Amino acid sequence: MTDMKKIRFWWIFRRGKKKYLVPSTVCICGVGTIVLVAILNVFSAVTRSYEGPPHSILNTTRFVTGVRKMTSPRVRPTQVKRETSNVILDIDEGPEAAYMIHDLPDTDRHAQSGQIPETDTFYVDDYEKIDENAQKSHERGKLQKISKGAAKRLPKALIIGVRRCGTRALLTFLRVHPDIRAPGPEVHFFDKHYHKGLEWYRKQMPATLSSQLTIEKTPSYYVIKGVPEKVHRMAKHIKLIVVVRDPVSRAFSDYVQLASKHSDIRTFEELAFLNNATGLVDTSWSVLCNGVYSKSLVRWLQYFSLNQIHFVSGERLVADPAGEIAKVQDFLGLKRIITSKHLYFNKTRGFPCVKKHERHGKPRCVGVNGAKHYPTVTPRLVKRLRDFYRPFNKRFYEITGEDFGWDDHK
Ligand SMILES: Nc1ncnc2c1ncn2[C@@H]1O[C@H](COP(=O)(O)OS(=O)(=O)O)[C@@H](OP(=O)(O)O)[C@H]1O
Repeated sequence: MTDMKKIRFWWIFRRGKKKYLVPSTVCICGVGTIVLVAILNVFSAVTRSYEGPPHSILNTTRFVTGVRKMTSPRVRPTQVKRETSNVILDIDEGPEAAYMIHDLPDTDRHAQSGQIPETDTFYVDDYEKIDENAQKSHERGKLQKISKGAAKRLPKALIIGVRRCGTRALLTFLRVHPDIRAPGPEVHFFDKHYHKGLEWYRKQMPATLSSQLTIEKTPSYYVIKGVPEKVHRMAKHIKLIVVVRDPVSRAFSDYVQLASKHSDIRTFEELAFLNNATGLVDTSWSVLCNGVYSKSLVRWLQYFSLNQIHFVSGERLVADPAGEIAKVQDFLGLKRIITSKHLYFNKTRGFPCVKKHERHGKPRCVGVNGAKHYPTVTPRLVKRLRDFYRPFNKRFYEITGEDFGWDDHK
């Protein structure tokens, strides 16, 4: 007599490359099979937490066994494999997974038409937000995996400053390069988070292939004592990039930023002078002393050679961004991929912008889209500041071997 039982559990058996799906409770034929049923059911109870075979296996076994109807299994995320074109994404691969490098935006439609619709421009006050999102996408495995060799790596180059000299614009332009990757926000490792250790720092970096260069920008590094030594301890052969601009306009820009955060701030003039009558400058005010580039440079040169440091002129970054970026690519040992075809001058902003970013497909400008209000200052103050900076500028030109031309205008 044949006694049919309800099939509740399925087992997969491999034989060579083939997989077989076998019901845990089988057709019972006669008394002799009772022992087998008991064994199988005990086995089933032990493994009841198992949430079902992966889809891929189900598909195979469904075919092999000819079983058409199965309850849909709950699948563990780690087991899901999604196929995207001809590559496979492992969803739960962890941070070391490798992902697609974007194509260069060299077939920009605006570039071809020669017209940039400024209304279409993506103004990013916080470039970082975009990159954070991209990073999250990475973690969700939304970008194509291309290799197993990607990993988060410590930076091989740093943009160390100077604050308010065009560091964001520089990094925005450099991000166009497929061999450059940078973390989203400023990491502030060497000035604020040093106690967290190098492993923490490394984890802030995006995953890169060994052929790619990780670069980090924190403009406060340049002026903070102790940072050069810490950087040297991490990587004595690291490449350093310093953006500099006329220290007088840098100071005004710095002040405007401060004022945007502190509405009760005193006037520039009040803060700049220790004694307004004599015109004695307060060199302890960070807005002014951050522009004494030579002083900070001497500190860096105690640990790094001059040829490890590349200086970008903030003025040329605006007037001739492609020329300035070409030199940075050379310094970093990268192919000159970023050229004038990736950049355009945005008349509304008064600054060069990236024509199109590969991730969101819109032109990209740095900073707030609005008129800049520098502090109203007297010509006397400007002259006093110029007199103050002149000897330091001269020293800076001597050390770097380059005249940045800040003292040409009288
Ligand atoms: N392409 C482009 N787009 C926008 N802004 C540009 C660009 N190139 C240089 N600059 C100058 O950058 C100044 C801000 O400097 P930073 O980016 O270094 O500022 S920050 O330290 O990161 O806050 C900012 O200073 P101010 O506008 O004078 O405030 C700009 O002069």
